[in-house]
Amino acid sequence: MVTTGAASRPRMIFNAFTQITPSHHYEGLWRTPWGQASPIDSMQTWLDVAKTIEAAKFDGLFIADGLGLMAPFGGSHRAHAEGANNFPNGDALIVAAALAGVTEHISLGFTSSLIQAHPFELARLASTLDQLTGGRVAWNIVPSGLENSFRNMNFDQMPTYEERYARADEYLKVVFSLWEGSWEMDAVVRDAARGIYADASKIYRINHRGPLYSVQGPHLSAPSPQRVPFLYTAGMSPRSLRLAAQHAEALLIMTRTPEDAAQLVAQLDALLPEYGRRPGDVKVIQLLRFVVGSTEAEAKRRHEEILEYVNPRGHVVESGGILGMDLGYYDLDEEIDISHAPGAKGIFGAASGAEGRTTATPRQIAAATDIPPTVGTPEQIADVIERWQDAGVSGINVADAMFHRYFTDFAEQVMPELRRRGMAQREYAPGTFRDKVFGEGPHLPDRHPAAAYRGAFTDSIG
Ligand SMILES: Cc1cc2nc3c(=O)[nH]c(=O)nc-3n(C[C@H](O)[C@H](O)[C@H](O)COP(=O)(O)O)c2cc1C
Repeated sequence: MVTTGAASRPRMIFNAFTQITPSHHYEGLWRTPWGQASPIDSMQTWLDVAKTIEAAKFDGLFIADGLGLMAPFGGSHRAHAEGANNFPNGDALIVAAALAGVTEHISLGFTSSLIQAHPFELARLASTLDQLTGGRVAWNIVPSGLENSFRNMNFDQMPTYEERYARADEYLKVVFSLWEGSWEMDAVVRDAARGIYADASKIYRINHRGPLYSVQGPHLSAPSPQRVPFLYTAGMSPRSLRLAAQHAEALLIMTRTPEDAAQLVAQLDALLPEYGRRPGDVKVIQLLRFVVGSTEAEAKRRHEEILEYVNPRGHVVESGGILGMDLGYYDLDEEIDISHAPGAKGIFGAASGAEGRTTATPRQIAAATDIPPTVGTPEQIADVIERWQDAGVSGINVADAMFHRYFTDFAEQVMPELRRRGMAQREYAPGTFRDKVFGEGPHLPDRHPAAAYRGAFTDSIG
């Protein structure tokens, strides 16, 4: 067992990764005693989670979100309702906002998809929360890949994969214009003696007219501490790596091995200069699950205890949902054509080492989306995290896949060991989340494409 000396390793980012749903990733978790005691629709649950992770010096809470049911299973959504797997699903931004006042340091990350809020509205929501939190907001830009999400949001059907990603161009142009271009940094004067709150000559309409959106502006929020929320994207396909290389500050991934992650990090770093950015400008954060025990035997026992509640069907349901295919009609080992699956591609791309794969069995599909938990002592878990760090991963999303009780275990048992090795922070650095992660100030650097909108507008409001 490796037990390195104190503070010998670079520090990593640790987020608690969750979703406002009773069984996140594993069907049946809502039935566990701790799932029963901490229902996801109770404010107390989220207050407890926030308190626990901030006391342990996690970097942030990240809340995933979706806008629809996953693909049916066996022709219906009965399995989704019974297992409460990603359904029901509450709004991530509301919970992030609710925790703003009871936290001081952690970043509050939320997913909002490109078909969710109108970009004018998303810009104002994020700016308001960034103001209230002193610059701790992070936004996960996702295209959405669920048929039902699109049918819930005015579409007759889900657009093609490429069309879904292409929506990012105009959406981000609008929000970046509002955040970076609509108000000059010193537009807010707050001069009580002269009776001038803001200088109208430094506030601009953006007059955006595009195929999807028309936004006159100005941005209704004054510049917030970060101006632009910290930007996450998520995914592992070549297309999602391009989205990350162009816009993200951190990419959320779910690869199966450190070797797969190292490949993605290298591909991402190679793409960044194409967008005028530098290798390292996008941190890569790997999702992992953990079951901790003070001894290996205890950890294994706890894992077995959990597995008693987990319905293995749930993983086939969920992975079919991600792929956009109903896997309920096939035997587990039946080879099926996945070449036209309308949903995610990344799980069968670089992540699985099977790029271009056209067939798979439901069992293989389920395995490709499942990251088996690391089960062990705090030292064993820290050793595993070291391997991910050595692969070039900058942070870990500690998944709640074993429900929130495992945030407490990780916070109390694993974080001290990580701190001892220098991998987790001892104190929170001052400043915004962006300051904490990059240490280069609260705003996006000039080489980020959003910076191009600074000073880009001239139609002032006064
Ligand atoms: C760690 C991780 C977190 C994600 N979180 C969300 C989310 O909260 N909401 C969502 O709609 N999609 C989420 N996604 C899905 C991605 O945004 C993307 O749609 C998916 O990976 C399929 O795209 P790809 O095949 O191009 O990689 C997540 C993906 C990963 C790997």
